[in-house]
Amino acid sequence: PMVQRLPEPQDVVACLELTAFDSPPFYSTSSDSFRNSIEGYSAPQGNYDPAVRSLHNLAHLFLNGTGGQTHLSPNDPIFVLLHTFTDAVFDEWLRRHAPDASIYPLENTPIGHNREFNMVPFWPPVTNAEMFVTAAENLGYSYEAEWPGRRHSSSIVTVAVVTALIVVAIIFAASTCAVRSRAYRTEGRQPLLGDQYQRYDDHDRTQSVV
Ligand SMILES: O=C1C=c2cc(C(=O)O)[nH]c2=CC1=O
Repeated sequence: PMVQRLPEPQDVVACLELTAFDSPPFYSTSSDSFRNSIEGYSAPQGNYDPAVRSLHNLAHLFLNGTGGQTHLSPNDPIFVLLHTFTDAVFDEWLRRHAPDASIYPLENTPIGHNREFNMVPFWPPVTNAEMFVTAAENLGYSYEAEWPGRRHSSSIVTVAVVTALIVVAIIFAASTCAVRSRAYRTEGRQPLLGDQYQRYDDHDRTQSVV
């Protein structure tokens, strides 16, 4: 492999959280662009860094050989799996963030990529906008995928546990105070001398209730 690691589930989680489909210059140098992150020229979180390869690109680099060279990679059978999965991530992103094609850039994209331009080399002609749609409702296929949830960092878990302990301590202290004050009020209403009282017998040094 040209690289020693593959994309992680958390990388998919991160790119699915990006809200913008693309950003100027609509190129491999774009930041905060879902399109550039899933393609793998920017970090899954969206920041562009020329040293970064992620998601789709990182998988190609890991394949190396036939699967690692742009003009040959469709000859590697794994190409279909990689690109189908990439399309499944795109479909999930469309579901979450794109009610329609109005967020797809209308102009100033690289040649052929404006919203209403035809996608080359497909025939009959089909525009980018026509393919910027969810698969199940518009294209006649759907994906069965379980998307990983966001992993909570250990500091968030620590804060949650400490907060829960503090809440339990406050509830315990409040209920103890309530019980005590109730007992105090009940005791305070008792007569000093009732019809029963304790008698101490000096003679045989015993105590009895009378
Ligand atoms: O076949 C491909 C090979 C690629 C290598 C990179 C890279 O980021 O260096 N990207 C690729 C895309 C391909 O489709």
